[in-house]
Amino acid sequence: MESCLIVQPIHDAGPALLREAGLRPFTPQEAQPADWADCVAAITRNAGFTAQQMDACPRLRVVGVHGVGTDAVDIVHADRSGIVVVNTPGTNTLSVAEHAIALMFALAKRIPASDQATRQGDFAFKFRGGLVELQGLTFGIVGMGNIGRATAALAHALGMRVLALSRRSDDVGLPGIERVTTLDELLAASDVVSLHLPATAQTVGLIGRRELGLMRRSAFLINTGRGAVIDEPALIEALAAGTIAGAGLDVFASEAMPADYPLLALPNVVLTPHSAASTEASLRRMAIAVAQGVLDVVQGRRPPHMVNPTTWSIRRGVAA
Ligand SMILES: NC(=O)c1ccc[n+]([C@@H]2O[C@H](COP(=O)([O-])OP(=O)(O)OC[C@H]3O[C@@H](n4cnc5c(N)ncnc54)[C@H](O)[C@@H]3O)[C@@H](O)[C@H]2O)c1
Ligand SMILES: O=C(O)[C@H](O)COP(=O)(O)O
Repeated sequence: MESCLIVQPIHDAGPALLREAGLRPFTPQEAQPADWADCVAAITRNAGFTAQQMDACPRLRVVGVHGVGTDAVDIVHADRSGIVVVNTPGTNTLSVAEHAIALMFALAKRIPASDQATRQGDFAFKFRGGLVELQGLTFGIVGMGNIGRATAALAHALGMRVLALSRRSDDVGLPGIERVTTLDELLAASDVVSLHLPATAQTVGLIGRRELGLMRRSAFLINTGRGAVIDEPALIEALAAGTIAGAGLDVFASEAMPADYPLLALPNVVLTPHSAASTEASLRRMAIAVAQGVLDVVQGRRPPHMVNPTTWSIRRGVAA
């Protein structure tokens, strides 16, 4: 019986679908030698999938990415090895957009500090100020794909002015969203900057010391895209110096960080462990979609979302 490696835990609905279709799911922790020998598919999450992992499965035909970002998968090696890479865009859009807004609220209303004060009986907390009303403030979005657009709609519904930096290929065209043409313009004009970019050669390090210096001292930076988009040492410096007001981060340069990592000691950050997509509803959708995508390749159907369609066509041509 052919098998499918599940690199990181996913919602039970995914493995159930694989089993029904005759593909035996297994985890690296419980793997038997036969599992590797029979392995035709792998499903991974943010941990990605390396060339070495691909080579450990000699019959591998497909890597399924649970979610959108495929930056941690070695696509070049997959192409060389004839392995198709599928992902599940759209399945976590709403959860991540809500999470970006939640991080904004957590910063503006100082929810973590307020919670701590309340537990300590410090009701004088409210006399010390620092809470922010958001309606009427400007929300700037970088990356107007599925999640950027959904976040824009939520910010607009809150009565915020919404600016978007988008590529020509992303026709913003959403009611109430103003398009800006440069990142500098967006950074200078926004009270909240929300990043929704993939990690690519063009976006890694995009928000560095210079860009942070363009932001308002009162501004919050939110990142639910990929950690590598921000120069993290420069961000830590800006937060420590108070040249921006705060940051809400779900993604980091390295996940996880050591306990003494300076970011973790800053009072003006709200951090979540790459969990923006981890609602029950989103986990279920991602697991079902990735299992289905993997089965499509194994059973010879065209999957709806592929990172390397040429490899799929070549493989299909060979098989036909
Ligand atoms: N934190 C999480 O759990 C989580 C969950 C889902 C997605 N993500 C990350 O968020 C990213 C966005 O997800 P999505 O579903 O919106 O993907 P998407 O592909 O729909 O959107 C990405 C957008 O970024 C734009 N873009 C890319 N490079 C750009 C650049 N240099 N300048 C301006 N715009 C640029 C693209 O044109 C596209 O519109 C993913 O690639 C992934 O890395 C993180
Ligand atoms: O790119 C994505 O969709 C997210 O990073 C989701 O990651 P996860 O599958 O580990 O939740």
